[in-house]
Amino acid sequence: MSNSNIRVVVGMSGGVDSSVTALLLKQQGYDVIGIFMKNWDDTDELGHCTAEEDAEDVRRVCDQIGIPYYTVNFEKAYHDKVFAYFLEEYRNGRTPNPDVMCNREIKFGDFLQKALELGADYLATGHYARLERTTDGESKLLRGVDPGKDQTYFLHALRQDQLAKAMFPIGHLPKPEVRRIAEEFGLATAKKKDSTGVCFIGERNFKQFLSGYLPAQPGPMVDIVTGETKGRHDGLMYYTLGQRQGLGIGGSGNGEPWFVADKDLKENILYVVQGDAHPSLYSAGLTATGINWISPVKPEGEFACTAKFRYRQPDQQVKVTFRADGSTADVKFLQQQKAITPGQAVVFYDGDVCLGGGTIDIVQK
Ligand SMILES: Nc1ncnc2c1ncn2[C@@H]1O[C@H](COP(=O)(O)OP(=O)(O)OP(=O)(O)O)[C@@H](O)[C@H]1O
Repeated sequence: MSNSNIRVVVGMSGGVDSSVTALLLKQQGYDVIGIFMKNWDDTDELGHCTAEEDAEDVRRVCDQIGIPYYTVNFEKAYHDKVFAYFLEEYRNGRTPNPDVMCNREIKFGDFLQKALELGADYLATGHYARLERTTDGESKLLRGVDPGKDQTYFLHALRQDQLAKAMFPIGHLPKPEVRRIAEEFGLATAKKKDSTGVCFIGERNFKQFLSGYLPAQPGPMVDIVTGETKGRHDGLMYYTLGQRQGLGIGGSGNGEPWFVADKDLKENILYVVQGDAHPSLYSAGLTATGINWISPVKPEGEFACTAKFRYRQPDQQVKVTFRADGSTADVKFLQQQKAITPGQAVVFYDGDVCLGGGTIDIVQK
């Protein structure tokens, strides 16, 4: 089948990565449609809305490339499937990962469904990841070649049926090359800054944002070693394990920096510790739940692989054992790990292949 008979919907954010994604597919002769998804109303007090600017960039780029474009509104789905989970995790004192949820439930959930309704064969995004299709119809998820940009950490929760319909056309390119292509073609987004942070918070102050949704409950900040009260916290949800900044107790004790060591949700106590070498910051393993294993075949017994516990972290050696339910696993670290955070994702790798991952539920000291 020639590419012109293959319809590809490109999820376009108004950023440079998805702009180049659409351009490359068009140059390869596919029947390309660009779609911008609005999933959050971010109009501020002055009526200024970045989503409108992004939609405008999508329009300009699609006109330049010569492809049709649409806007779809998924605010309700996003609210119900991503934002509700995000708040619930914070309410439970955990640190959620909305990007993982958005990829599984929205981009490759409702949004993919919409693309299929428009007659698409594939949904392409500007994620830095690669896909390999095996002869028996399996899709393997591989790291993007740019090690500083690889986004498989956020894509690990995709199932085979979702990966079968996915395309990641820039995963084999380093980011500077993507920018170069955009500039060479004079794309309207060629010089646009990369987006940062959680999409619905953007550049806003995180604490202020969250306090608008969850009531803050101030309480004591206690030294985990001595039991001494060191200060007050303004709500457990604002703190992440291992956090150093923003504790407001610098200079006390032996002068070394203080870190968040633990949270007691029941008693509303934030435990802190001085010095980043203290054992209370380290752990030997974890239990992960809700594991998505990308390959149809799950390993039996204990097996070795590498893992990441947060996005920007080199791979760590681990040993993993699945429990009988098939979606819970015990993970042992070969080296003690710092600040493992419940709610965050643990993602497993075999070389460049992303094996899958789950949610960190219990940390074993
Ligand atoms: N609002 C949106 N509408 C449609 N697709 C989107 C939207 N936001 C993100 N995507 C898709 O998901 C991909 C990854 O999203 P992410 O937020 O990580 O963007 P990014 O890496 O900054 O890429 P870009 O430069 O395209 O914004 C994007 O490249 C795009 O294909």
